[in-house]
Amino acid sequence: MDQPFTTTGTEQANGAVPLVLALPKGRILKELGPLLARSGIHPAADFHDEKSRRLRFETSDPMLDVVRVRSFDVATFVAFGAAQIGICGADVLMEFDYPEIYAPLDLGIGKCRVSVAEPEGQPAADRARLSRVGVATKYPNIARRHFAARGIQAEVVHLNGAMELAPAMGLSNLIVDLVQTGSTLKANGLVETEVIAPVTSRLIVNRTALKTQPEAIGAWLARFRAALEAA
Ligand SMILES: Nc1ncnc2c1ncn2[C@@H]1O[C@H](COP(=O)(O)OP(=O)(O)OP(=O)(O)O)[C@@H](O)[C@H]1O
Ligand SMILES: O=P(O)(O)OC[C@H]1O[C@H](OP(=O)(O)OP(=O)(O)O)[C@H](O)[C@@H]1O
Repeated sequence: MDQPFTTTGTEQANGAVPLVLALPKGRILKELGPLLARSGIHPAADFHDEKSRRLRFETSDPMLDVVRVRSFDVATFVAFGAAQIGICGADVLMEFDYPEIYAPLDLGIGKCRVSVAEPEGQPAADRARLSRVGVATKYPNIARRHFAARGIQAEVVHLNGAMELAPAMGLSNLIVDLVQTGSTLKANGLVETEVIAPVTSRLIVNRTALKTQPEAIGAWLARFRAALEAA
C-alpha cells in the first residue's frame, strides 16, 4: 500500500515530526479516557469537547499529536501510514483485513461481538436450505466471508446504522451487526442466532512505521502495556 502523498506533520523547532495517534470518536473514546491518562497521553483541553470542530490536537508531549476520526477510518489512517498508531475495534480490523496493520495489544474495552441476527420466530431450518441470503450490515466483507464458508452467497445491503430495521422492512432476511447487551435486537424483534467473533478494542500500528521508528513507537507500546497492567 502507498504511503501518504506528502508529510504534513506539525514539525517541531528542531525539525522533528511528532507521531500521530488516531483515536475513534464516539463510544470507544469515552471508555478510553482513563487508559490514555494512565499512558501519559494528555491531549489539548478541547479534545474532549464534543462541540469542538478541531480534528487534530497537540498533546502534552510535543512528539505526539492525536487525530479524532470515525472508528472505521482509524484503520485506514493507520494502514496508509498517515497515522503511525491508532485504536479501533477488532470488528473494524476484521472487516478491512489490512496487511499493513499490526495489532499488538488488546485494550479490553469496547467489549461486544459481531453476530448474525434474524427475526424472532424465523425457523433456523429455513435458512439452512438457502443458497443465497439477504444480509443488511455495515460489515460486507465479514458477512460475505462468514456465509461463503457455509456455502451460502450473501447478497449484502450495506447500511451505516439501524440495521435492525432491515428484515421487517423487506430489505434483507437477516443482519450482521454488533451485539453487547442484546437490547437493540430485542427492541426490534430480532434474535441472535450465531456469534461470528468476539470484539474488543485494539492498539494498532503501521508496520512500516514500526520498522522505521522502532524506538518512538516501541516506547508508546510499552507505556500502553504498563497502563494496562496497572489497571
Ligand atoms: N454496543 C456496543 N458495545 C460495545 N462496543 C461497541 C458497541 N457498539 C460498537 N462498539 C465498538 O465501538 C466501535 C465504534 O462503534 P460504532 O461503530 O457504533 O461507532 P460510533 O461510536 O456510533 O461512531 P460512528 O458510527 O459515527 O463512527 C465499534 O467498532 C466497536 O468496536
Ligand atoms: O446489544 P446492545 O447493547 O443493544 O448494543 C448493540 C448496538 O450498539 C451498536 O450501535 P450504536 O449504539 O453504536 O449505534 P449506531 O451504530 O447505530 O450508531 C450496534 O450497532 C447495535 O445497534
